[in-house]
Amino acid sequence: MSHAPTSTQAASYLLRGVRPLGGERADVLLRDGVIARIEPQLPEAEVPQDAVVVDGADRVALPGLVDLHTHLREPGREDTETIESGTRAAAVGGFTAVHAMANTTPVADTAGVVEQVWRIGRDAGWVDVHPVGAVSVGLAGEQLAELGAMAQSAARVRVFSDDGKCVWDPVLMRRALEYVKAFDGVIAQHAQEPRLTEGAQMNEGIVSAELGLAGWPAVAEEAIIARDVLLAEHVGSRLHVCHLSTAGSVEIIRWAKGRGIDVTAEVTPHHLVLTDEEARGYDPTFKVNPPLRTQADVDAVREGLADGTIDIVATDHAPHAREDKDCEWAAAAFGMTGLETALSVVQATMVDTGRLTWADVARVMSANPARIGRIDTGELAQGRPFAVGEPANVVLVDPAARRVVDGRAQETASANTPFAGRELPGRVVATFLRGRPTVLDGAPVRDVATVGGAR
Ligand SMILES: NC(=O)N[C@@H](CC(=O)O)C(=O)O
Ligand SMILES: [Zn+2]
Ligand SMILES: [Zn+2]
Repeated sequence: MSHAPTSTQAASYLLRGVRPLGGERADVLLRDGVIARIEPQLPEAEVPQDAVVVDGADRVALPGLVDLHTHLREPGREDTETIESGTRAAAVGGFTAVHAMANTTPVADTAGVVEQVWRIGRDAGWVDVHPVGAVSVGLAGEQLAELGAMAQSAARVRVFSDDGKCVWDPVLMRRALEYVKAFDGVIAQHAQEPRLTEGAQMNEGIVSAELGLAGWPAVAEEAIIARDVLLAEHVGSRLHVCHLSTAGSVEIIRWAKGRGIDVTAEVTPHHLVLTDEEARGYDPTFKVNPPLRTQADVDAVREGLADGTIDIVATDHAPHAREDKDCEWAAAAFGMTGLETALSVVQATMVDTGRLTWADVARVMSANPARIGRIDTGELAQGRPFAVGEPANVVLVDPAARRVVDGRAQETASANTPFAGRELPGRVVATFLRGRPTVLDGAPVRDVATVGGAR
């Protein structure tokens, strides 16, 4: 379905003097949904009459960000997030596509549910929603879900995950890896050995011992990753490791890649900056799965992201109801929100510290996740986003801006951000989805759904 642009929608936008990928200044013209011109300076006579000029001075232009790991909570927990509110938060965070995890109620384990999620996302119009399909029926870890039917559905599912739960049974994992080869799918594993983490509340270490909270040892993550890279090699299939959080996990991925195994890995923004020291305040905002680890782990995941061992940053945006977070630590839910702070955290930890360039950020937050999710076969997925003729999925960032995060002022329907009250660098100024602004002046463009969600 596509809507014709209405009179309220400009046909073209001229981003004047922006820095594509942080490079040299250029004028970028978005027209008819694609990047129409890229010139050092577009002559005035060649600027279309109807073009809206966006002052881009000192703004970095990046390809629209792609999140491979988002929890949108619809269907089932619309009190904490809807597809509409979650994708609006994503647009404000600079995203033009998100992968919606399958741990909803009902679980996204059938063609019917993934098509419903895909359709609601399309109608909301903020970003492209790519549903993730469950690996097992009901995330129960027993019976393989109808992976083929989900792949062939209108949602064209390519990423499958029981996220929230680990595909623990090695036989089921092997079968899933074998099955998705037929349609170039990938299994995204939540690596958590269940027996080693029974009752676990936080990272196992000095802090957990001092606080008297049950520990989640690094080996519980690493043992599953080690097993799964070997399974992926044996089967000759694609494995993606969700929210990798320990130094040992980085080492295993490095070893596996050196051996030629087809594995990719993600790290979340929160694991790039926060440590288990945060648990000392007993504030369940900092309770997350996998848990916040030690400074040595934070250093290792930063290094792994910088040297390409870790392929992508994914938010693991996990909104929760107030009653599930405003309680004692042991009773609280695992998870924190992240869509609206992800790019700022990456800037703070990786760009401002000299570990990544903006072109690298485009790679780890757009091109690589798009490639892993098989959502684009064009230039974008190859990391050359600013070619004429490419879909105009563009985000403008003001890297010099600073802001104090206000948990209540975000677009997400939940307030469990770990960065509330903290100052972060960078601000998303505008986001364009196929040439149509979803965010301007840092605010969502409210009539976005009615001015045309062409796709
Ligand atoms: N990350 C979390 O702590 N929680 C996620 C599940 C998950 O990603 O494992 C959730 O759905 O709340
Ligand atoms: Zn998970
Ligand atoms: Zn998750």
